[in-house]
Order: sequence, then C-alpha cells, then structure tokens
Amino acid sequence: MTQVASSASTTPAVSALLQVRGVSMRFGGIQALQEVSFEVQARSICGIVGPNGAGKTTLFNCLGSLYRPTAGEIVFAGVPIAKRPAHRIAALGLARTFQHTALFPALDVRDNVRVGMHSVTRCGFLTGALRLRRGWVEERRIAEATDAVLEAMSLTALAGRLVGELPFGTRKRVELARALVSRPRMLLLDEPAAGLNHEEVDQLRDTILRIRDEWQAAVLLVEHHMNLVMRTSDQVVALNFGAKIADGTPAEVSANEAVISAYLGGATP
Ligand SMILES: Nc1ncnc2c1ncn2[C@@H]1O[C@H](COP(=O)(O)OP(=O)(O)OP(=O)(O)O)[C@@H](O)[C@H]1O
Repeated sequence: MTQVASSASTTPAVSALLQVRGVSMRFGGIQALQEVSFEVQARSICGIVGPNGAGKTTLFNCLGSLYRPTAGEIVFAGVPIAKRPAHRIAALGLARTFQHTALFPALDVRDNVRVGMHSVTRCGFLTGALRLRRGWVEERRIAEATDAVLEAMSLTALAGRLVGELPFGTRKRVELARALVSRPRMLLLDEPAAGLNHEEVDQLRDTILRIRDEWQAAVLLVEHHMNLVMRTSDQVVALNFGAKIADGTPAEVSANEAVISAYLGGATP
C-alpha cells in the first residue's frame, strides 16, 4: 500500500487537520467500512475514490456526522467529533455540501448564502429584532462575508435571483458559496461534479483549487469523476469493500495494483 510521505524527522510534528482512526461502520450484516484510517492536512485537497459500494458515501456521512461509526474515532482540529451533533461540528470549521442541492428555491441567491453564516453568528433573534448595536455589527459582518463569497464565486450579478429559477450548475455554485461563507477550515464535497457538463467540471476544478489557495481551506471530495479527482487532489484515498486499499498522491494511487484491480473488478473482499 502506498503511503503519503511522512515529514522529515527534524520537522516538529504538526497534527493533521483531520484524523480518521480505525473507523468501521456496520449496517446489520453489511460491513460498509472496515478500520479505515487516514489523515488530511490543512489547506490540502483529498479525494476519496473507489468502485460502487466501496464505502465512500458511508465514510462521508461519518465525517459529516450523519452516521455515528460503530468503531474508531474521527478527530478534527484536535477535537474528537464522531459523537458530536452536526451543528457543533460546523462551529469547529467543518462545512459540507450535499449530492442533491439542499438550497431554498424560493429565496434569492444572497439569502441562501447568508444561511451558511448561522453556525458562526453570535446574535440571537432578540438582538436582531431590537436592533441592538451588537446585532447591527453582526449584520454588517454577515453582509460583508456574503458579498465576498458571492464575488469569489462569480455570483454577484445573480445575488437577487431566486435560486429555483437558476440552472443546475449555477445552483451548485450557490451551494458551494453557502458552505464557504463561514470560512470553514475544511469543506466536505459530496459528488460535486454529478450532473455537471464538461465545461462546468473544469470551472469546478478551478473553484476547488481556489478554495485551497485563496480561502486557505482543506477540501475532501467524494467523487466518481476520476479525471477531476486525479487532476485536482494533493492526496487520494482509495476504498474497496469498505477497506482502504491505497493512500498517496494521484500518480501513486493510479499506479497502485490493488486500485487497478478493484476498478477492473478483480479484487476480492
Ligand atoms: N443505510 C444503509 N443500510 C444498509 N446498507 C448500507 C447503507 N448505506 C450503505 N450501505 C451498504 O454499505 C456499502 C457501502 O455503501 P456506500 O454507499 O457507502 O458505497 P459508495 O462507495 O458510496 O457507493 P456508490 O459509489 O455506489 O455510491 C454497500 O454495500 C451498501 O449497500
């Protein structure tokens, strides 16, 4: 199995942003994940790949706190998160998108993006309603953050448009903007290329690279679009039958015999 190179012995050890340690998940008689371990560094892009049924979505849902692993631990920014509710994980700086967009079609683009600030805002309803100074300052902070992310995602001109009227590819961009507006330290993307055309996939690649380089966030993407994963990721983790079979650079993982065999259908559990 190919491993990501470890840092030189003279370099002080810096904990990875995300540490997945021996995570297993069982559904009745099905072992969907078997002791999966890997790490993702801050400001890096990690792709999770594997054939159908490999356990990618199950892993994603464990990271996003939709599932509680039957064994193992997930540590984000030094904090064990496997047993935390989703909103407390978002507050730590771990944001996610959904395979099928979960936007509000009857709200405009700006309001959909503003919703993404709820995990990091400090003012309650009363502060806003009474127009207290703290509420006003907070409102301005939200407006500035929203404007910045709309600009970065080339959505400023569409800010007032109802989301339900927009084409699918643009709605996906709105969803990314909503996940980014709170400036997360890591963004989990569930099949972001699903349903996009060739040109939109290229735009998505640029956006993911900018999320790392300009927004200084790590990205973990579960994706069937192998070309996108291999051209975008710093690190690729491959799963098959719920177990990790490779972990390394895109070049290392695409040359890995277990990975080639899994995609050709020759691997056994
Ligand atoms: N809620 C569930 N209940 C029972 N079995 C499940 C459940 N979710 C996933 N599984 C099983 O766990 C295994 C892993 O499925 P998972 O959806 O995580 O794989 P995947 O790699 O995302 O597949 P795909 O690429 O087809 O989406 C499969 O055998 C699947 O049938």
